[in-house]
Formats: sequence, structure tokens, C-alpha cells
Amino acid sequence: MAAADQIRGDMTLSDYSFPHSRLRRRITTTDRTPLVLIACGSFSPITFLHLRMFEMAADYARFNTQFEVVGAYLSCVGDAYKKSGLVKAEHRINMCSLAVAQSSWISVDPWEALHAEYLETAKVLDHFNDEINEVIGGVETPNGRKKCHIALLAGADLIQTMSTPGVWADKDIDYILKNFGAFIVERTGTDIDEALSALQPWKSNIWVIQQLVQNDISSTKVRLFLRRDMSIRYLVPEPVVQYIEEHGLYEEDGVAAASAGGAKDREGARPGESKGVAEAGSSNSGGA
Ligand SMILES: Nc1ncnc2c1ncn2[C@@H]1O[C@H](COP(=O)(O)OP(=O)(O)OP(=O)(O)O)[C@@H](O)[C@H]1O
Ligand SMILES: NC(=O)c1ccc[n+]([C@@H]2O[C@H](COP(=O)(O)O)[C@@H](O)[C@H]2O)c1
Repeated sequence: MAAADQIRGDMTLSDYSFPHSRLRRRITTTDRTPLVLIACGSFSPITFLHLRMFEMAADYARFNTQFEVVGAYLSCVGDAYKKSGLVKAEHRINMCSLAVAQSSWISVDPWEALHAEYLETAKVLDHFNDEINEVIGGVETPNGRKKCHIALLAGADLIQTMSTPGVWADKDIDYILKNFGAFIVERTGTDIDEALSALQPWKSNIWVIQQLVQNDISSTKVRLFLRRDMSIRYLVPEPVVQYIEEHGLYEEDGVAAASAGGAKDREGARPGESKGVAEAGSSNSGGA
């Protein structure tokens, strides 16, 4: 990993600067709105599916919308997010950085994870909007500067939790879907129509992406394979395999040991969330 991408365990917010080197600062079209995709999650560890989500969303945006993707970010939850199977944020960020090392347009932003307290997704999206549109000033176009549209990129299971009572504050759902919107990747085990049924008021700001090649990799399954001493090669990028080996990650059994059947090993309620997210999430990781 390039030294510049390394996150040290003792890094604090005072060492932080917004990573913008992969953000395209100029577009040549006048009829398109620049778009930046933000994927929030645990990424413990990042998998090839997480990376595919960005490519699927970029294709979708190009063929089906008036957006032009100018950049994308992975934002890992911090250590205050209580979920079994979550290794330290430092490791999750480093694995994400290794995974996108070859990408010209996907970056990893450690800002969320550098907070000791849990940060709601609305605050994380506000941070990106602030850095990209207020500090940097959006992108240049032939007609002058234009603000970027910042959108959440998520799997269908995450959007389904928005209908689970107590997981998201109503005001946050309204704020996120009204101001940012979401690109949603279908996920095996989640009924997308059901997931979206309660979100109809914001449907013009929700873009559903079909997985043309169904891919059901989950971090839970990767952790389960590791605990069973099985190979995870070709489920996650090779440098991530090596990082996990070098740091001896995921060797200990989680609390629920992934229920020995591959179900998501949630510990229950996390800061800002009810136990509902655990139940809602459990449908997506079938037996491994
Ligand atoms: N196979 C998949 N299909 C569609 N979306 C996915 C898939 N795997 C992960 N995602 C999405 O990626 C984002 C980050 O997910 P997260 O880090 O929770 O991964 P995960 O594999 O679901 O993790 P875990 O198994 O630990 O719960 C979420 O929006 C999630 O919905
Ligand atoms: N209230 C909220 O803002 C809220 C609720 C549930 C999940 N989330 C986010 O969704 C993502 C879920 O990730 P996991 O699927 O790994 O649990 C995380 O980034 C988390 O912060 C946010």
C-alpha cells in the first residue's frame, strides 16, 4: 500500500484532509449533472461485490440518467458501530484502500471512521456535500461551475432497513432521500418492491440497479470462511487477502459465529439503531 494511503491506529481528525485526488474536477458536457456516489457500510472486510456496486451504478447512471459520475467514496463506519465481526476501523480503512488502489475514480474517506462516536448517514452525506460543493466548489463545466449531486450507494438490504421501525429517524430518511437520493443495488434475499413500498414519496430520487450477474458475496460469508480456515481468494481482492493474513484478522469466532449457517452475525442494537437492523439484515446472507 502506498504510504500516503496508510491509516495508523493513532490517526485523529486533526491529521485528516479530504481525499480529492481521484475526484474529476471538470466535465465537458453541459446537459449532465456531476454525480458523486457514497457507499456507507462496515466493509469488514470489503469484497468484490462492494467494488462491483460502483461499476454497476456508474453504468446505470450513464445509460439511464442525466448524471455524469465524477467520483465515488467508500466510508467505513467507526468503531462505535457495535456489530460483531467488525474489526478495527483502521484495518477496514486500510483494506478498502488496498482494494481501490488500482481505481482511477473510487476513493476511501476515513472521516466517518475517525469519529469516536457513531455518525448517522445523514451527517456523513452532509460532510461529503460540504467538502465537494462548498470547500472545493463543485466541478467546472463549459458553462461555469456546477455543484455535484451527492448520492448514497447501497444494497437493497440497507434500504429495507429504512422501513424497519426504530432503525432510522424519520427525519433522516426524509433528509437523505430528499436532498441526496439513493442508488440501490438489488440483493438476493431482499424483495426490492417491499423494501421500497414505504419510500414512495421519494421515488423520483431512488434509482434501482438490477444485478445482471447475480453476486451474493457478503462480508459475513467471508468471515465465516476465514473462521473455518477456508479460502477467501477471489471473493476479495488479493491485497486484502494478504492484509487479513498479515494482521491475523477474523481468526476469533464472532459472538454468534455467524450462526454456523452464514446468517449475519449481528450483536443487536447499535448506536443510533434498534435491533431491527439486525433482523432486517439477516435475510441476505444465506448459508455458506
Ligand atoms: N451481495 C450484495 N448485493 C448487494 N448489495 C450488497 C451486497 N453486499 C453488500 N452490499 C451492500 O454494500 C454496502 C455495505 O455493506 P456491508 O459492509 O454491510 O456488507 P455486507 O457484506 O452486507 O456485510 P455483513 O455481511 O458484515 O453485514 C451495503 O449498502 C450493502 O447493502
Ligand atoms: N440512522 C442512520 O443513519 C442509519 C441507520 C442504519 C444504518 N445506517 C448506515 O447504514 C450502513 C449499514 O451498514 P451495515 O450493513 O454494514 O450494517 C452503515 O453505514 C450505517 O451507518 C445508518
